[in-house]
Amino acid sequence: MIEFKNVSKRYPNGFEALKNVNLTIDQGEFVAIIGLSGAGKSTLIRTINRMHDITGGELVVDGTDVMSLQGKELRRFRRKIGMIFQSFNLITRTTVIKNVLTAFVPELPWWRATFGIFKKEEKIKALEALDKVGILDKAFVRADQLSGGQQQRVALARTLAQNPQIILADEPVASLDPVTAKQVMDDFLRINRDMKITVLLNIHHVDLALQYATRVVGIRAGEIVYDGPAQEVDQKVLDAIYQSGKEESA
Ligand SMILES: Nc1ncnc2c1ncn2[C@@H]1O[C@H](COP(=O)(O)OP(=O)(O)OP(=O)(O)O)[C@@H](O)[C@H]1O
Repeated sequence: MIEFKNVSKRYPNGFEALKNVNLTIDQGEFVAIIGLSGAGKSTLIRTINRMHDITGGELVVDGTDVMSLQGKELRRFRRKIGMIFQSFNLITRTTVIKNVLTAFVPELPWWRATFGIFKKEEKIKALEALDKVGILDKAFVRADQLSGGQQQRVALARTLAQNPQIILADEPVASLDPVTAKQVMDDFLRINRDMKITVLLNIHHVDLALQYATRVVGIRAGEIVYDGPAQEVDQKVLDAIYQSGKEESA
């Protein structure tokens, strides 16, 4: 369970990107966060794995006060949370399987990490993860020879190999064409349903958010202005989230 309790986030330049956010997400939910550019969507999801530190309130994940974590504990905590980016973040000049195997690097002794020596079980887990996203046949292809959609699937497989409880995705389909975007959203949905992994994603495509997520969180200028079922998002809700368009910027 992810719990935001009166959370605020003020960047070092003084800009308040999150204001008094209260939000509880249960294990296994599929939540889409929507809002204008600059509304605070990335900031919100990046506080969960401490890519950004909150500056007020409390953020609790599975009973752990996230801000209390340090060093080894923080690294162990981050292992439970997968992160997917718009730009895939792959090592493009190497094979797909090697990209997925990097998921194990934080747990390896230095000499195995340095020389890229992986055990049979790790290789099997990596191949299983590729199978889950339907690109097992690409395991030994160089990542830069894949399409954008396939590259995003490799990123998803790398995250799955980590065995996460939560996947955070920051605009995962923003650079994909509409057909490929749907295929990647289908992967997220399948992973969410089959593996009960919580999926929390930021997305600019409202139609995809409403089609795939069960719950939608609308954020505007750092505040939650809608939190409810996707089916109940109507024009009035969308106006509250998006209308009279200009967000404050830092
Ligand atoms: N490091 C930073 N320092 C200062 N202000 C920042 C920083 N990062 C983000 N901001 C500001 O915080 C606000 C929220 O940014 P954020 O990236 O969370 O928005 P977003 O809703 O994800 O936008 P987009 O859809 O364009 O990615 C913006 O006004 C942004 O300019």
